[in-house]
Amino acid sequence: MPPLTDDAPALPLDAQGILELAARSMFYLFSSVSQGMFLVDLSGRIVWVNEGYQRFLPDLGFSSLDQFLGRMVEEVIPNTGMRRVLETGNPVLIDLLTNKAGTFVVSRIPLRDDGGSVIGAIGIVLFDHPETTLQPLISKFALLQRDLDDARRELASQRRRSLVAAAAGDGERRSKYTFASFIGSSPAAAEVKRQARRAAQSTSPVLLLGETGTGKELLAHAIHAASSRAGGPFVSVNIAAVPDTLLEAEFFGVAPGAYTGASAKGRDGKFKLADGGTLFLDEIGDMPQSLQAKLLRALQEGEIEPLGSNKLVPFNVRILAATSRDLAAQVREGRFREDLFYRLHVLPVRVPPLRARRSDIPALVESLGDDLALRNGTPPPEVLSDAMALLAGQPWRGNIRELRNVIEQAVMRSEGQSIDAAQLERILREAGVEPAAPVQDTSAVVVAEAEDESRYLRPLAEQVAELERRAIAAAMKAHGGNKLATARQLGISRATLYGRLENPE
Ligand SMILES: Nc1ncnc2c1ncn2[C@@H]1O[C@H](COP(=O)(O)OP(=O)(O)OP(=O)(O)O)[C@@H](O)[C@H]1O
Repeated sequence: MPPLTDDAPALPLDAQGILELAARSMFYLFSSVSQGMFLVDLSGRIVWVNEGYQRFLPDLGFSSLDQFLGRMVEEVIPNTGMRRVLETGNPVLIDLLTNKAGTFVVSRIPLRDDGGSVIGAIGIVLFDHPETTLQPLISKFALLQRDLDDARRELASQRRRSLVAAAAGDGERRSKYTFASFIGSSPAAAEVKRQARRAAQSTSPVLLLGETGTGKELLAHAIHAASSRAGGPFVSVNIAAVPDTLLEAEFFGVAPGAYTGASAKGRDGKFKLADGGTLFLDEIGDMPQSLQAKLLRALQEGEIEPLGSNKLVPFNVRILAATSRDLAAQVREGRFREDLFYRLHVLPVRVPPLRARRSDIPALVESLGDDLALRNGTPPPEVLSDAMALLAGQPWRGNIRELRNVIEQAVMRSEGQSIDAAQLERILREAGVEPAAPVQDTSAVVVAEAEDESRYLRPLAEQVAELERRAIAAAMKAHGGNKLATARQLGISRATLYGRLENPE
């Protein structure tokens, strides 16, 4: 340590002086390391902006500092929390702020006079682009936000359902979607709805196959609602969400006093709760092997054995199952029982990914926007044509759930009602996705959809029947419903055409 000399700079000796020095040093430190700072007075008016902050002004919609200074903070910085700091005098040391200029990590600190009264506040942008500087934290935040949104939606729809059920004097286990809720008129969407409608008429098990977020659960509800069991309960179990050790009790129930700690009254399992209705087994590919054997036995015998009882109880339940895994591959790898697979695979319904039905994107976007508007009590967003083209071009790995998330974020960030492509590109990049090229004309995409090869991975007879149906429908349309002309064009007899029209299978 260098020796102190008389002319070495000295600390002030009084407490006030030290405090002032510390405050000044902190201020200069923040001013130089942060991305930007500004001050508001007690009324919330912007009174000072440092040089760093000025580069955010164009993204906030200002071309000069003069336009920004003197305005109320919430008028010029959407979603700011400065007002609350002024009102409560409590600092916010770290927060995430999202608005049209992007997402930022910010601090808000009240300024007090000598008597301790709040006289203004200082806003500090600690980091911009936190998605790169704070990547792990932001990913976790995005995940939590998604879960929270899902939970909120679920809660809201549960509330709606119980209100409807209460009004009808009914139980709560009802389906919440019908086929009308499944938005889409692309060939792939029409085909999956046709298959699902047909499944609703049958009593056999249905296996819904498709990537995550494609609408398998929605279709399970719709199948139940259109089936002869619609008056009965619709009960679902998400197998991936229940710990393996609890699944058996969840499925089959627990007999009264079955084990120490078990309730004296016992507990009904989902099979019992679904009696007379439909049991939806979501994420069936995640079922542990030991339970696969028990489920198979129950399905074969039509009876279940509640935990801790040695009595078999008959059940009357229709099974729908879904998975986003490749169940056939799991069978080949010995991870899923082949006999259970065939028992469930009676009526497979393949739910197409969104990228195989891009022409449905405009309708989906409109419906998701209406949904949001209803929830937030705002007018529906207007998705500009460049934004729609960008949405139509994305591969949507998370399918409709991911699409909804992007729309929600765009709505949250935009000040007006419209959503443009630049905004969406920013949101996609922040989520770690490099935006794919836009697709201007979604009607051209219908042709590309037909080329999606996964469509061909199903029984040939089914595909031939589908092609026949489409050819007949197109020719009938072209000839204004004239059957003779249709039959001629297709090179079939009129009797054959009548036969096909009456019995399209
Ligand atoms: N065709 C559609 N029209 C409107 N909304 C849809 C459509 N398909 C799915 N959704 C919505 O997208 C979300 C995801 O759908 P759902 O939960 O049914 O998918 P999933 O295939 O069961 O997903 P996971 O495999 O992850 O459980 C839901 O909020 C659902 O309402």
